[in-house]
Amino acid sequence: MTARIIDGKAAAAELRAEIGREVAALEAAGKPVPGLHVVLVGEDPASKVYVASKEKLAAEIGMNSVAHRLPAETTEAALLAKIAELNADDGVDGILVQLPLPKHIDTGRIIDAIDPAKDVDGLHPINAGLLAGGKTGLVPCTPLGCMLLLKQALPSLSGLEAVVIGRSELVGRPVAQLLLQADCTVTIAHSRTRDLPAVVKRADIVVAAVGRPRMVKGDWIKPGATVIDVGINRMPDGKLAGDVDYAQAAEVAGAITPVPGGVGPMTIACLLRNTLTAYRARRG
Ligand SMILES: Nc1nc2c(c(=O)[nH]1)N[C@@H](CN(C=O)c1ccc(C(=O)N[C@@H](CCC(=O)O)C(=O)O)cc1)CN2
Repeated sequence: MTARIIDGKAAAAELRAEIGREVAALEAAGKPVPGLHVVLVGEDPASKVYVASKEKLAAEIGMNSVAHRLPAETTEAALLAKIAELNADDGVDGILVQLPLPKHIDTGRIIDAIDPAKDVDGLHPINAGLLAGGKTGLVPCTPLGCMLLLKQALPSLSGLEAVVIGRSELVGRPVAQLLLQADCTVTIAHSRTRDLPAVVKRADIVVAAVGRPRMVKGDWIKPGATVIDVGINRMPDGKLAGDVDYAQAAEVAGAITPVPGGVGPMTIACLLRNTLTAYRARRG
C-alpha cells in the first residue's frame, strides 16, 4: 500500500484565501481590519524565518500585520511592558510571542501576561483551561492545523483510536484534547511509555510530536492508519525530517502528512484564523 499524501501546503493556502475573503468583506463594510502583532526576542534563525513568514502572510490577506523585533538582551520586565502596551491597544486583536524565548526570560510569566482574548497562540492558562473543559476559547495553532487536516482526510473521527506521541503544552496536550472533543479514544504516549511501538500499533490516528527525527518506524503503524507528523527536525545535510520515518510509514499508512509541506504551513494559517476569531469575539 502507498499512503495518500495529506497536502498541508494546499490546505493552508485555501484556508488563508478564505480568511482573506472575510477580511476583504470587513474592509468593504468600512470596518477596521484585524491587527496581528508578533513579538520576536533575539536572533534565533528559525524563529526569524517563522516571524517574517507570519508578518508577510498576515499582510498578504489584508490584516494589519506588525512584527516587534526586540534584542536578545531584552529583559523580562521590558517584554512584560511591551505586552502590557499591546494588551491596552484596542487596534491589536492578536498577540503572539515567538517561542523559544531566550533563557533569561520566564516563558510562563510572559504567556500569563497576554490578554487571553488576544492570545492567538492559545497558550494562556485561561484558553488551555477552556480547551481542557471541552469549551471554545482560542486553540493553539499547530493542534488546530492537525485537526483541520484530519477532518479533511477522514470522513469521521468519532470512535477512532488516536495515539498522540508527546505531551508538550504547545502540541501534545492540546491536540489530545481536540481529538477527545472529536470523540476519539485518546492515548497520550511519552518518553516513559512502555512498549511504544505496541501502543502506536493500535492507533487509527497517530500524531507524532516528539522532536526526534524519524523515530516512528513503519512497522509501528497499523495498516491504513492516518499519520500526522508534527516534527520539523533540521538534519545535518540541511534538509528537514519529521518524527516519522516517512519512507517506511507511507508503505503502511492510509494517509500521511509529509515534512515539509504537511502540518507546518497549517500553523501559520491557523494563526491567521485565530486572529480573525479573536477580532470577531472582541469587536463583533
Ligand atoms: N509562539 C509560538 N512559537 C512557536 C510555534 C507556535 O505555534 N507558537 N510553533 C513553532 C514554529 N512555527 C511557528 O511559530 C512554525 C513552524 C514551521 C512552519 C512551517 O511552515 N514549516 C515548513 C518548513 C519551513 C522550513 O523550511 O523551515 C513545513 O513544515 O513545511 C511554520 C511555523 C515553534 N515556535
